[in-house]
Amino acid sequence: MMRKLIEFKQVSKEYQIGEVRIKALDGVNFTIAEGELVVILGASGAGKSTILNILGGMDTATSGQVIIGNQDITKWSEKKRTAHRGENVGFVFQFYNLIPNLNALENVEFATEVCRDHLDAEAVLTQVGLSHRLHNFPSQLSGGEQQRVAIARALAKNPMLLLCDEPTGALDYVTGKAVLKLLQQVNRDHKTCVVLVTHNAAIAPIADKIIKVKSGGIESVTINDNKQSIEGIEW
Ligand SMILES: Nc1ncnc2c1ncn2[C@@H]1O[C@H](COP(=O)(O)OP(=O)(O)OP(=O)(O)O)[C@@H](O)[C@H]1O
Repeated sequence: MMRKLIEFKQVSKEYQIGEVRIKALDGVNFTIAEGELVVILGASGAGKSTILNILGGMDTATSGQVIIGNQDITKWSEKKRTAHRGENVGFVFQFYNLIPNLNALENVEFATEVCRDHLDAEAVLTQVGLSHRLHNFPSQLSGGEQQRVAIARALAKNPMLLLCDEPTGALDYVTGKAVLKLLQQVNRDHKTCVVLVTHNAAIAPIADKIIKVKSGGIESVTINDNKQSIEGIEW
């Protein structure tokens, strides 16, 4: 039995827009174990990104507890949350968010500058298959290559948690599959906990755990005993 890394306990999130209060999350409960690959599924507006943003310390819960390790991060100061984002969490987004005037190597190096236990930028870019693109700028890279730079940037921090929000949303089928394969390898080889938000229910079989989100709540949490490689899945 793997140790528990994350726990959401009765987590709610409300946004106030003028006179209107929007409940993005309403009493959400789940746990994630160390080294797990978790897929979060749900329709648009269900609350998937909100969960990811709270996990990563980019946003805070309105109520409830968010336990990471043995600490409740809802009690943390802004400064402590910023340190958590910098040290422990790698992010991969749909639109890569690379810095346009830095080349691939510099993009990765820039992100690791503030990290104590970071990995060598060139080595990580080589690991994601980009040793021949180190000095290319984002505009000189394909979408799939840019996403691999973004994954290298996240991995080079040597994070305990890799949060991916629709990482293949802007990629074609084959390239998207290659990116998912890379995330699967990272999870397997480095035991990095990977949380993957997607609309695509077809990729659920690659997960150890599938969390379905519906209208700000948890619809179901399923443990997958028959984890599959992305190569064997078609959609
Ligand atoms: N900063 C914000 N201010 C106000 N409302 C917000 C904010 N962020 C999210 N919401 C609302 O909270 C709800 C959940 O949004 P969230 O982005 O988490 O959904 P999602 O499941 O990630 O959707 P999608 O798949 O479309 O990205 C939505 O109703 C959304 O409009």
